[in-house]
Parts: sequence; C-alpha cells; structure tokens
Amino acid sequence: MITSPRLQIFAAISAIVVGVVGAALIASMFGAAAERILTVFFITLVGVVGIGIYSGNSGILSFGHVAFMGIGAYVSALLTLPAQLKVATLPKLPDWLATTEMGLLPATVIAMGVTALVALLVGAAIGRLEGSAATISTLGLLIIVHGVIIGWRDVTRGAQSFFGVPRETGIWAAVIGVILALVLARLYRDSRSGLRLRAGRENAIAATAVGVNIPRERLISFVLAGAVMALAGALLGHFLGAFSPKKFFFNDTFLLLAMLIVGGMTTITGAVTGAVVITLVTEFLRRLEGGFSIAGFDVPSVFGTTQIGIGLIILYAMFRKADGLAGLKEWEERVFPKRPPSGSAPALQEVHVSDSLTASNMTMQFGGLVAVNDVSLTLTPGEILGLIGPNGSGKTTLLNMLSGVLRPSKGAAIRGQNKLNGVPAHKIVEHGIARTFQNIRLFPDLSVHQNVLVAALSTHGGEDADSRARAALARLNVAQLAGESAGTLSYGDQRRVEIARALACRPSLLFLDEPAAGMNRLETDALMDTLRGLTRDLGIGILLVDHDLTLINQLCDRIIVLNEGRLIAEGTPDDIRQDPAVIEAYLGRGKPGKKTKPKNRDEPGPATELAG
Ligand SMILES: Nc1ncnc2c1ncn2[C@@H]1O[C@H](COP(=O)(O)OP(=O)(O)OP(=O)(O)O)[C@@H](O)[C@H]1O
Repeated sequence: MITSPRLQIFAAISAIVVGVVGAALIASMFGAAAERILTVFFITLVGVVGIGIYSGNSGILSFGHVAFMGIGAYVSALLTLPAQLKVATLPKLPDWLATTEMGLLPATVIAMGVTALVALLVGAAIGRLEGSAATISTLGLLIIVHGVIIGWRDVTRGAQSFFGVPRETGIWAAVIGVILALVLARLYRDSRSGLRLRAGRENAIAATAVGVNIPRERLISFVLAGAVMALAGALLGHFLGAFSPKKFFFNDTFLLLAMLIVGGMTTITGAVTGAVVITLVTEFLRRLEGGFSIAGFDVPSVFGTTQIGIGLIILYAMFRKADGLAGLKEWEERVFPKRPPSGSAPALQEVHVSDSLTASNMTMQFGGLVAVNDVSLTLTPGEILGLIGPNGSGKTTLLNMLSGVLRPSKGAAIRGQNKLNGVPAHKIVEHGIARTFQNIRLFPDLSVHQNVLVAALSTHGGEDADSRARAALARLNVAQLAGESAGTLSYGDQRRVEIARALACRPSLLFLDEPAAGMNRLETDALMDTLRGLTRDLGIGILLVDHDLTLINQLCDRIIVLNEGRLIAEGTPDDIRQDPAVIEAYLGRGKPGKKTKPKNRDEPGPATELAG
C-alpha cells in the first residue's frame, strides 16, 4: 500500500521516466563522450539513491553501503566473465562457477539477490544499534568487506585489477537501472514500511508506542538499499570492464554521501539534486585542476581542487541548508499538496473490551532513587482515572512502566488475562493501550495526516487504517490541518494531533500525560469536552496525568495521588480534596522548602486549586 496521494506518485514516476529518457536522448545527440558521462552519472545516481533508501528513511548515516556495491560488482562479474578467462586467471574457482557464463541481466539479478542476503545478515545486527553506534558499525562493514575482497584472492584476484569483465553497460542499461532505482526508492518511501521507518527516524519512542517495530523496518530498508547498491555495482563493473577493491572504498563512499547530504537525505528529489550539483561542480573543477589562465594570469595547478570544492559545498549546505538543497519534501509534495479530506468523516468505533488494567506493586529504581515505590492501580474502559502529585513524584515514570517504555524494577501489570511485563514496547498497543507524552512527541517532519495514519497502519493489522485516521483527526478537530507538517503547529494543536494519533490505534485505554500543558483556558475546556466524549460515547478508559487540578477535578471519576514515588491517596475528587495527606503533600505543611500558604489571599494556592 502506498500512503501518499496517487497524484503525487503519478507525477513523481512520470518525471523520473521523462527526465531520464529525455536526458539519454539528448546525450545521444552529442555523441559517445556525452553518453559515457551520462552513463556514469546514472550509475552514480543509483548508488546515491541506494544509500538514501536506508540513510534517508532511517536517519542513520551509512558508510557501509558502498561495500554492497562492491559485492554486486564482483558477484555479477564472476557470472559474466568468459569461462576461458576464468579458467586461465582464477584456476581455483569451483567448477560450477568457472563454467558459468551468463548475460548482464541474469547476473545482475543474482548479484542483487546475493547482496540482499548478505545485507539481511549484517542488517539484523546493525538494526538494533542507535545513533552514532549504528553509523560507526556501517564503517566497520565497509572495512570488513574491503578486507574480505582483498583477502579472497582465489575468487577476486585480491588487490589486483579484476579485468576482462564484458563491457555490457551502455546508456540504455543505465537508463533502465536508474529508472528502476528511482521508482523503487520513491515507492518505498511512501510505502507502509517506509512511512513507519520515517516515523521512527523522527521519534523512536513515539513510533514504538503506536506499534512500529523499528528494528524490523530498518532491516527491510537496509536489505532493499543493499540490493539497489548491488545494481549500481553490477552496472559500474560492466561499464568499466576492470576494477579493483579500491573502487568500492572510502573515495566513492565520500562522494556518494556528499551528494546525498548536499541534496537532502530524506527525499528522492534531494538525491537527484545532490548528484547533479556535485557532478557538475566536480566536472568543472577537474578541468581546472591542471592549472588555467584567466585574464592573462596563469593559475598554477592545485592538487585536490575537486575534493576541496566538494568539501566547500558540504560546508555551504550545512550552514545554509542543513536539510539539503531540496529540503524535506519531494517536489511533487510541494506542487500537489495533500488536501484536507472533504465530506463527512467516519466515526470512531465504540470499545467492546471490558478488561481492566491491573498494576500491582509497581516499583522503579534509578540507581539510588526509587522514583515509583510499590504503587498499585486499576483502570477500566469507560472511566477516567486522574493521576496527580507534585513535581518529581513519579507520575510519568509510572506511565512509562505501564506503556512498556520502562521495564519495572518490581511489580506486575496485567491486562485481562495477559501479563504486560516483558511485552516489547511496540506490542503494548496490541493490548489496547495507547498514549501521549509529557514532552510532545510528534513526527515533526511528517504531515499531520501521516502522523495519524502511521499509527492506524501499525495497529489492528492496518485494517481500515485510512478511515480510522480520518475519524481520529475529525474527533480532535484537526482534520483541516491534515496536510500541514506536524512540527509547524501551535502547542495546542500538536497536543490534539498527538491524542488523535493515539486514538487512531483504536485503543480501549488511553494514557494522557499532561494533555492540557501549553493550552489556554478555552482550549482546555474544549479538550475536557472531547475527553468526556471519548469515555461517554466510545467507552474508552483514560489515565490522565495533569497539574491542572481544575481539569482533573471536573473530569475524573477517581483520582490517585503520588508523593515521592508512593501512592498516598485514592478516591473520588471529593475524597481527595479533603484528604489530609494530599493537602500536606501539596502544601508541604511543616516541611522546609515547600509553600505553607499562598503568597497573598487572591492568589490561588494549591489548596484552592485542589478545591477545583
Ligand atoms: N530515566 C530516568 N533516569 C533517572 N531518573 C529518572 C528518570 N526518569 C525520571 N527520573 C527521576 O524519577 C523521579 C520521578 O520523575 P517523574 O518524571 O516520573 O515525575 P513526575 O511526577 O512525572 O514529575 P513532573 O510532574 O515534573 O512531570 C524524578 O526524581 C526524576 O528525576
């Protein structure tokens, strides 16, 4: 399933086909030299797009994918090399390989398959690493593959040139290769898997909370990227006719990454822009490298002019266009933006689950600090349970334990018959639990619609995802913002989108961590109506953490109060208002450093707030 509007995909694919074929036709009018330059450019572009499939969507810079290009080149060349040459120059090859002699197409397909298999094994390990550890491990991959190619002399001729490869890559083979790579990358970006991975790139904790299995999505893109790099390698090997391991090492890694970073990692438009800009600048500077004359002055040759030029472009891009020259959106997303849905939105479905969530003796220890100490609670669909307490009393930590973000040091949470302890964080949502976060965790560079759609796609097998997403947006009154980037909205709207995203998971229990923070009174009142509607109309149970005691008092059926990690009171809003332990915790009567009374009589102190 492709998640973006059909018009955008149609425009993108049409532009790719017309652009690539048009460029090839124009180059063929200028003769063989122009065709060769364009062929190299197309092959390079396949490589840039290949790295982009992984790095752009996952946000993890990969130094390792050029190694897959090398594997593709060697595997395909071993399959197309004339048998006689193999017998003469690689006498230790196994018979079946020595006698195999196939055309470029089947050899490329096999090379892509073999490389994808290698990528699967490597990616399974790398996909679990985060941030710079993941990037550094891809560097390790590059070095290891380089070492293996050099060391495996009987098959690769070691560091020497691997010559005699049939030069079968002409301009039209490159045209087919680049169209295939660009279309594949574009479709993958907006596939379910691509969208999930991009959500994980934007905010891993939030993506996990809506059911995204980030390591799995990373692995899919790692393997796909590996196969595309193998395509680039096979095309390059059969264009050059001879290559050595050096061709698939640091120099090309640097060049391809420079193109991707300068153009913009997150889009195909960016990959193409970067490849065009760096190729043009490189071609220009290469001509100047041997020295030149200008207005009668002779400028001497400067070794490394090209590299210096590329370095300066990278610096320019980082200072002036940190997201790359093409920015964060595809060209077609700007020209044909997604319109807010027209017509009436579908309604959210009622909850038909009555299983309570029962947490017993939950405890969380951070080093010497016991942030939550032996807390038990139950939450049932259809009720609103308030969770209050002074700053640092352990509310968010408790929520994090119940939603799988933190593994409790002690205690157990059970939903119906199922124990939640040990359930991976991305599977908690399958137990009907969705949440929002104290510090808003949207996917800022995705649209509002995509923020919510990714949650719907990742839950209940993606069934009715589109209508769930639309219903959730309508329920929170943010449908008109569907096409906006989530990161550009006001705090109030961002909070509403976050709740809509949680609702798109079709939960029976909803955890809201300070949903009214950043909202004015009017917005808070509207939010109260919305939340009441969720329990009254749909039967959803809500666990509500907030410092706005008016909101808590007016909305909650029951309230539990934490202080210094311990549960100090539980009851109806009336009970809680009069509970001496709660008043003490809020007023800190007798405790140094805490307010014992309001600064003046007009200022609403904690006691007044408790009174609602
Ligand atoms: N990941 C963590 N590592 C170490 N300490 C933590 C961690 N998360 C929370 N704490 C500590 O645990 C205690 C409880 O924090 P928590 O955020 O749960 O409180 P809270 O009641 O939600 O506070 P607030 O109302 O200010 O959001 C605090 O002392 C906090 O510093």
